[in-house]
Amino acid sequence: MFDKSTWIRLPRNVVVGHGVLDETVDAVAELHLTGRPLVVTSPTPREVAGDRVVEGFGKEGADPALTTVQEASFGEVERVIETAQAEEVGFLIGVGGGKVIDITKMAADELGKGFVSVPTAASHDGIVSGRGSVPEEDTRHSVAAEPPLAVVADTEILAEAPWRLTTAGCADIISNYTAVKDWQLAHRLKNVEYSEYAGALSQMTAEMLVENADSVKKGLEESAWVVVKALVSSGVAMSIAGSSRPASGAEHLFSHQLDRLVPGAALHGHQVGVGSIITEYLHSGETEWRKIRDALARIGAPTTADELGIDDETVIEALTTAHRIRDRYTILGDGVSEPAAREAARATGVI
Ligand SMILES: NC(=O)C1=CN([C@@H]2O[C@H](COP(=O)(O)OP(=O)(O)OC[C@H]3O[C@@H](n4cnc5c(N)ncnc54)[C@H](OP(=O)(O)O)[C@@H]3O)[C@@H](O)[C@H]2O)C=CC1
Ligand SMILES: O=C(CO)COP(=O)(O)O
Ligand SMILES: [Zn+2]
Repeated sequence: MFDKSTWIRLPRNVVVGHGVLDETVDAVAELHLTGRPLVVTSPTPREVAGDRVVEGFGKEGADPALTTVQEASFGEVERVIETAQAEEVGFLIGVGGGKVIDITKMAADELGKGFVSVPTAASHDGIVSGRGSVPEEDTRHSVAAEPPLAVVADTEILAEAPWRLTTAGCADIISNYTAVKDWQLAHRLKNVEYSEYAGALSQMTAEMLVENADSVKKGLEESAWVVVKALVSSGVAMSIAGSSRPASGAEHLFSHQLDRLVPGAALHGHQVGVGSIITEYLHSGETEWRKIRDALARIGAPTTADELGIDDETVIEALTTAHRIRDRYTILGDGVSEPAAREAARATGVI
């Protein structure tokens, strides 16, 4: 008997475009949520979008509550949960970068309430996924969390966010190339379940972004459009897979390890981009890694340890220990030796 079942949890409304922030109320109305909203934001996103969202709901008589988070921590997730309970809200809206979106997503998951994502930065694919990550002592990678019921991505706001956040989002997508290769490898060697649909979608998303790299330029609002579409597509691939596998392989392990060794040194997307150059080299040797490096360079993302602002020895340490991060088989296998890590990082010009 065939007794397999799967849940693919996707956003119902994805609204992308110039000025769509003011359509947040309409996008939410369509979801038939009940109760008042809790808008979760952080200082800068509040100024650029949070207050406007609160005002929009206020005009509709929805009596929104507002809370501002400062840092990515479980303490803040707890505080948002307590606020949501005290204010007796019906659903949560995260307005901000990855930190705010993930705190809101994880609080909503714990509360069993709906969650809407209003990103103010296109910095990684967590803004549309059902994966949440808040740094903890030993865990940096994402865990399953409440996926957004709707995503409202205003390209006018995203285009005005610091450019490095957008290039980080691009690099997070480009890293899908190696993530899919790692997933296929794990399928072949360890019988890990592989989804052809999710793998193909993730790979195609990276290819399309690279093909459209010329539209990704500082000061061009179209860049935000191109990147958000790719982030949505990557998020859908993760939803189909039911894990972050299509978008997270060894390059992500490397980045998570850097986050432990040198917290806050560089953006997630930038780290996984550089990681992807190295892991592509480990996968296929001489040529393919150049395509990844060139794609990153074209959009202005870092391609070297220097550009990340991380010293060479830390890169080597992260590479040789990244396999321990989680139970996820990748090209790093049961560990890359130090000479091999040094050779890969040198051959690709990362160090
Ligand atoms: N779920 C997932 O799959 C993933 C989750 N993450 C998580 O995401 C977080 C990192 O996300 P990231 O977006 O890089 O970082 P932040 O959310 O911290 O945003 C980066 C900075 O940009 C500011 N900012 C946000 N939007 C704007 C804007 N429109 N204009 C000007 N400044 C703005 C923020 O201000 P302020 O300081 O006021 O907030 C912050 O200082 C981490 O907590 C990490 O754990 C990372 C990767 C994957
Ligand atoms: O960043 C992600 C995908 O781009 C999530 O991956 P992790 O599960 O490795 O945190
Ligand atoms: Zn990522």
